[in-house]
Amino acid sequence: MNSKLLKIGAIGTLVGVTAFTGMHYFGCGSKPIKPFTPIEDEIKKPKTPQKVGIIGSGNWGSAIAKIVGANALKNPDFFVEEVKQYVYEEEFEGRKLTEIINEDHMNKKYLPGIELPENIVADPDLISTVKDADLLIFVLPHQFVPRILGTIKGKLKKGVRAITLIKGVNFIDNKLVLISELIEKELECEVCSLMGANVANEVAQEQYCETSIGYKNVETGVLFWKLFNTENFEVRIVNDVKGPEICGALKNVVAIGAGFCDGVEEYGGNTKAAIMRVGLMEMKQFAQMYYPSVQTETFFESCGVGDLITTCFGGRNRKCAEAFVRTKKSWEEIEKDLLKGQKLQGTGTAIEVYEILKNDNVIDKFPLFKTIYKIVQGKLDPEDIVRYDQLD
Ligand SMILES: NC(=O)c1ccc[n+]([C@@H]2O[C@H](COP(=O)([O-])OP(=O)(O)OC[C@H]3O[C@@H](n4cnc5c(N)ncnc54)[C@H](O)[C@@H]3O)[C@@H](O)[C@H]2O)c1
Ligand SMILES: O=P(O)(O)OC[C@H](O)CO
Repeated sequence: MNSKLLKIGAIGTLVGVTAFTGMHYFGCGSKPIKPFTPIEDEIKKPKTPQKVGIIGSGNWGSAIAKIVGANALKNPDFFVEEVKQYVYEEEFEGRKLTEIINEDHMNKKYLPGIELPENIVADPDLISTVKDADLLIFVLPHQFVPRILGTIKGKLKKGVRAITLIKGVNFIDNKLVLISELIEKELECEVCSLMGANVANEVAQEQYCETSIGYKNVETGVLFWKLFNTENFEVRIVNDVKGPEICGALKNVVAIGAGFCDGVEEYGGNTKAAIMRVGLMEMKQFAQMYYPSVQTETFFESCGVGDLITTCFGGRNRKCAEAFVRTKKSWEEIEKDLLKGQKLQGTGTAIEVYEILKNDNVIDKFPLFKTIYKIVQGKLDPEDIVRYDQLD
C-alpha cells in the first residue's frame, strides 16, 4: 500500500477543504460541508471527559475496541479512561467470554491473536455498560438491534450521543428503516455513522486504511473523529449520516454477487468488475431514491467505492457466496462452517432490500439486486448473475 501517496493526496485535499470549511467549527448555514479531515489542534475539548460504551464484541466490535481503548487512554481530557464493552455472554473453550477478555485482554473467539488495551472492560450486563455513557458505539449484527434498543430505552444518560458501525437495514411495517433512524427514534439521541473499507482483521493488524464518519452536527462528527482516528485508521468526516450507512449495507449485497462470480469457473476479474460497477450504480440509485439528501461525494469516500472494492475481494460475504456456488450447501451450513460464530449479513440484506423495492413497485429499476436476491433464494443459477438485465 502506497500510504505516502495517499497521505500527500489527503494533505492536498485538506488544504483545499480547510479554506472551504474554514468556518466548520462555527457552523456554516444549511449547505452541506464537503468531506474533510479535522485539524487536530483546533478540536474543542468537551466540558467533561466523555465516557464511552461499546455495544457489541464480534470481529469488528473487537477490532474497534482496540482503537477506541487506545485513543481513550491517549486523550484523558476528551475521554474517560475506562471503556465498557457489552459482550453477549457465551462459553468459549470452557470459560466465559467476558472472563477471557478481562483476564487475557483478548477476544479469543472473535478476534484471536490481537491484544486489547487493558482499559477495555467486558461486561455481560447491557444496562451497566450503557447507563453512564456519554458516547455509545453500536457494533453488532443488525438483526439484534431492535431487541437491544428495547432493553436500553429510557435507561440512558441525558444528552447521550451515538454512532452506528452496523452495516445493514431494517424492513419494518413495509418500510425501509435505517439503523441510525431506529436508534434516533428509540433513544431520542443524535446519531452518527462510521463506515469504510475496513475488513476487521486487517484493521486489527494495524494495516493502513481509511474510513468515513457521517455526521449531522459537525462538533459531534469531530469528537467522534478524535475517538476513532489513528495513524493507520485515517478518518474523514462527511456531512451525511445516511449515505455512508446505506453504502455499508448495500455493498454487502453486491459482495454476494461478486462471490457468485468468483464461484463460477467461466467468470474472471472483468466479469466481477462489471458486477461491481453496476452494483455501485444501483447503490447510488437506491440511496438517492429513498434519501435525496444523500450526497454524490459520499460514494467516492472510503464508505462508498472503497468499501465496495475491499468487500468484493476480501470480505466474508464474498467468501460465503463463492462457497454457496462451489459446495451447494445451505447458507446456514456455510455460515456455520466458514464464519465460526460470526454472522453473514449480505443474504439477509439482499432479502430485505428486495422486499423494500418490491413493496414500492420499483424492483425493476434494480435488476442486479433482484438477480442477486433470486440466486440467494435458489430461484436462479449463479451463472445468471451476468444476465441481470435480461431476466424477469
Ligand atoms: N467483521 C468485519 O470485518 C466488519 C467490518 C466493518 C463492519 N462490520 C459490520 O459490523 C457489524 C458487527 O459485525 P462483527 O463482525 O463485529 O460481528 P460478528 O459477525 O463477529 O458477529 C458475532 C457477534 O454477534 C453476537 N451475538 C450472537 N448472538 C447474539 C444475540 N442473540 N444478541 C446479541 N448479540 C449476539 C456475538 O456475541 C458476536 O459479538 C455488522 O453489521 C458488520 O457488517 C464488520
Ligand atoms: O466481511 P464482510 O463481507 O462482512 O465485510 C467486512 C467489512 O464490511 C469490509 O469493510
